[in-house]
Amino acid sequence: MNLGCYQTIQFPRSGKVRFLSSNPLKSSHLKGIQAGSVKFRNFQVSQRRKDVTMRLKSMLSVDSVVEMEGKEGVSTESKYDAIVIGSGIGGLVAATQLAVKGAKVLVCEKYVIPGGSSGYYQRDGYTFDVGSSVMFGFSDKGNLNLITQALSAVGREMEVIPDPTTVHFHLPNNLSVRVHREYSEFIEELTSKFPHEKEGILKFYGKCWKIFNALNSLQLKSLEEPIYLFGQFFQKPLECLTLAYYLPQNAGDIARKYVKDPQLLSFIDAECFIVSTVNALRTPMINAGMVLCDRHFGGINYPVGGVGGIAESLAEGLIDQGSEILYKANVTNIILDQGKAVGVRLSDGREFFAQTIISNATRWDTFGKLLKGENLPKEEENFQKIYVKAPSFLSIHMGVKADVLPPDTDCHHFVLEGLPPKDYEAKKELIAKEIIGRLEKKLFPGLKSSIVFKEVGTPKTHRRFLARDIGTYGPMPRQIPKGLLGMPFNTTGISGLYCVGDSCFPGQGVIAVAFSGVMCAHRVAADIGLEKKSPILDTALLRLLAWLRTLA
Ligand SMILES: NC(=O)c1ccc[n+]([C@@H]2O[C@H](COP(=O)([O-])OP(=O)(O)OC[C@H]3O[C@@H](n4cnc5c(N)ncnc54)[C@H](O)[C@@H]3O)[C@@H](O)[C@H]2O)c1
Ligand SMILES: CC(C)=CCC/C(C)=C/C=C/C(C)=C/C=C/C(C)=C/C=C/C=C(C)/C=C/C=C(C)/C=C/C=C(\C)CCC=C(C)C
Repeated sequence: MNLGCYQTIQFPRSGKVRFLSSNPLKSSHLKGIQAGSVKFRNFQVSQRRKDVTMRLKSMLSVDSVVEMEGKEGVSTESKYDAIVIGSGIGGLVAATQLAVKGAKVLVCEKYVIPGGSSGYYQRDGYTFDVGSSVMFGFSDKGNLNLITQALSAVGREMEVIPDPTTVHFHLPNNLSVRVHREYSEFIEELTSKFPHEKEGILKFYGKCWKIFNALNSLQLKSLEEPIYLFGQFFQKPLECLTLAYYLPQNAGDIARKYVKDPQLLSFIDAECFIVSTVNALRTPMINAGMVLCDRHFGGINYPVGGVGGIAESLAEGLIDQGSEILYKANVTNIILDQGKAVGVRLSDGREFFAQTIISNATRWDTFGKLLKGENLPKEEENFQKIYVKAPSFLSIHMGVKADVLPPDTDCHHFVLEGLPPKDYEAKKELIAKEIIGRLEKKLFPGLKSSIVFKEVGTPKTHRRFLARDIGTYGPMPRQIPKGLLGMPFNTTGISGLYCVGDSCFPGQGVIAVAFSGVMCAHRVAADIGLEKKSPILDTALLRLLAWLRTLA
């Protein structure tokens, strides 16, 4: 717990001219503009030490199955019920949920600590979050506090510090909007900037609440498990029909029904961009409803000690349950036996076998690298047709003197400015200098001279340390999607192989991958006999869902 003195600044900058000019953000008044965001925490820093940590992150546009099938002499005796490849939050939630249901699980993690994008690293006495920093689903109420629930399932709890604002937007034409924790304060601030759109604002965010309330009323489990799904339809028909109605819709279309002001629509784009890396027209309405309301319902809460503590607590909880986690365990192959996934092989040659294999690597890595040589299942072809890898990002982690940050500084800043295009890939130090310069000019005078530590991460860094193909931030739709309809769940075209994480329904985000973990554990538990299951209904539902996805 060294984080009484923890501060970060983050600058996601999908910004990049190429990103902005290659997606519909340009048609929504952001053309030629570079986007970035800044995040930092500031609690009692100067009391504990003189310096603070700062993290800047900026997105950059960047653009293998040894067949083990039926290998004779290989003992495929399963010691485990499930092997999970990777210990991101998606993998850890799936593993711990299965373990508490009585399964024996082995997690194989390539890196030296758990967490993936929700991990941390330490340098010069500072602790930096490597990625995740905006924690949805971490409150003490409702059904959507999935991070809190995942920890509590394995007897863990973390002290959290509420963020008074989720983000402070600094948009062109001097539009400054703070997203306050209190919904009424946020609406008051937004309507004060757009008084002529008060009704539209209330209607759009009102639809978000309708979705959030429906989601929050359900007990969240696998949507691929018919006994649960039909049970929820029976118990909460209106809520389920509401969700089914919004499933194929996107936030931008709904916003346009109520809002006409282009600057306000651009603001809603920025709201969606933060959580989906695409504009509102490409952001599923269910995801928008979830995040645009949870931040006011449960609020954004930051764990004391840093985000890395969540994964560490889950990993400890997993071991308490009698399951195992292996670090420096780089899975290079998923072993198939007569078309069924039965085990994994590590880069050092070790092999482990289980009844089921769950991959927390992205679907691109799972099917492109761990299953080399297999024909791509139809479902995966469909996924790759609809979704592409979101660009990676540039990150800057800095230690700065505390007095550069005013005491009431908001935690996250999103800055969108008109700047000339630059070549970021080739010149990361130059870019970092520019970003810091812009921050100094716009937000924190004296920033440059107060830096005592700085490290710049590029897409390559993220590829190496987060084990994500091209360092991708996650999947994003190639074109305008039909809401969440095309997003695959956890089962795959390979028997015994499941996927979990952000390339599964409902997509990017810690809370989203936690939900994917809960869904995956439920479906796997039913398949290995730890939950009720109906094979006939299963076949019918899985076929129906596969067909629905082809409509996306
Ligand atoms: N809220 C925020 O501020 C924020 C910021 C950044 C990222 N995130 C979210 O985090 C999400 C990612 O979570 P996730 O659970 O999908 O995955 P993840 O990428 O965080 O974790 C995957 C883990 O699998 C491991 N791995 C990959 N291939 C492996 C292999 N072959 N063998 C062994 N281990 C392997 C990686 O080392 C990593 O630890 C992203 O969608 C993103 O939205 C959130
Ligand atoms: C701010 C700044 C500056 C910076 C930034 C940072 C960051 C980057 C952050 C990020 C974040 C994120 C990404 C987030 C995200 C999140 C999300 C998206 C979430 C989501 C979630 C979702 C969910 C949970 C969903 C769910 C769903 C459901 C349950 C559904 C249901 C349905 C029904 C019932 C119907 C049925 C039908 C069929 C199946 C057909």
